[in-house]
Amino acid sequence: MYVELIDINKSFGTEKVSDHVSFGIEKGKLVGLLGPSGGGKTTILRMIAGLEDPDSGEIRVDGKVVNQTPAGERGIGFVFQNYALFRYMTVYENIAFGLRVQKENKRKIDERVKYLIRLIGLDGLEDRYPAALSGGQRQRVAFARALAPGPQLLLLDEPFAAIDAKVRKELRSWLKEMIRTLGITSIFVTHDQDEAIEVADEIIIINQGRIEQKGTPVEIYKKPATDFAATFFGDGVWVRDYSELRSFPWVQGLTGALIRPEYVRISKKSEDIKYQSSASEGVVEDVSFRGNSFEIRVRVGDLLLRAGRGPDEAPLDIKETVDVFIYRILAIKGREVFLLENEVMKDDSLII
Ligand SMILES: Nc1ncnc2c1ncn2[C@@H]1O[C@H](COP(=O)(O)OP(=O)(O)OP(=O)(O)O)[C@@H](O)[C@H]1O
Repeated sequence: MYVELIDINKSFGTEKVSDHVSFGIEKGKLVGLLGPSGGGKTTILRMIAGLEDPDSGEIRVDGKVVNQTPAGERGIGFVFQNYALFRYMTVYENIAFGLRVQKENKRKIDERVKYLIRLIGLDGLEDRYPAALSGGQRQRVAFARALAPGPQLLLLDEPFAAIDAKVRKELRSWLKEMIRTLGITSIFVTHDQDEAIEVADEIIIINQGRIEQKGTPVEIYKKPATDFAATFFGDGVWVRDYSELRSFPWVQGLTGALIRPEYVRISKKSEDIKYQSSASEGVVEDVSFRGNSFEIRVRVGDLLLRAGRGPDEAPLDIKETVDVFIYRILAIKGREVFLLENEVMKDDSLII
């Protein structure tokens, strides 16, 4: 593992912001720390950077314990959400700043800065001041400035937060591509799950100072490890009582269940579908077009479920009575999560 946190604890006053945090990150990976505001993500980043000290536990970078290494000597690049560029310095000077501090020779600095300006696609803008750049361009400069001294690890704290939605999307794919090309191990903080899914090779979900789960976006979505990971990550309707849904085993002591839209199959009464006999009757309450699919809200008894439907399937009308078949549910018992499959799918003899 290139970066390792081993049993890190940290409190501010009586508030515990890192609670036995341990994880490892492989070299070259781009990892997202995802969680609600105040969950402790930034504090973890700051401890790795050396801007904050853990109360206990060990931080290792490239096999070396860095707890006692000052921030400036850890060889780590940092990008903040608010660019943090020097306003009175040009693009060129901003990028050169770290190298000048390191007292690199002038020719080397010039080569490196020009290379980085080309890399971030800002050729011709080297003499501009930050005020004359767009938000996206400023963030590219912040990125180049962090990369200039050649760090082996890059930390990004909500790097896209201050940028408007459209540019943010472009900047995300740009950053992902850039980090891939450079092969630099990177950790970024976000509270936006779409961003984490789109950008990260792996996601670490953090809540109330604890790690809830670490895995690829698909792993976390398909197999959430805790109740928090299940409800925080991905879509779904939370139900306390699923007894109205047919053919599901009843489990004692459940807290509730989560029904993801793709677990729900809606069909018109005129359509002939597999497992129809185990479908429940529902009424369509809302249909909204989502660009490449429809989102359907359908009521089954007391439950208001969500499902998707392809644009080429027969359209559904509001108030239409339909068949609703549910393949599986994510059952939650305390912090534990498990998949319950519809029983009719296990036993084909039940299919009529
Ligand atoms: N220097 C500090 N002194 C006191 N409390 C702090 C300090 N830094 C952070 N905190 C508190 O620690 C908790 C975790 O903060 P942190 O910034 O790590 O969370 P976060 O998950 O990054 O949240 P956000 O997305 O809002 O930045 C918060 O309650 C915050 O108020």
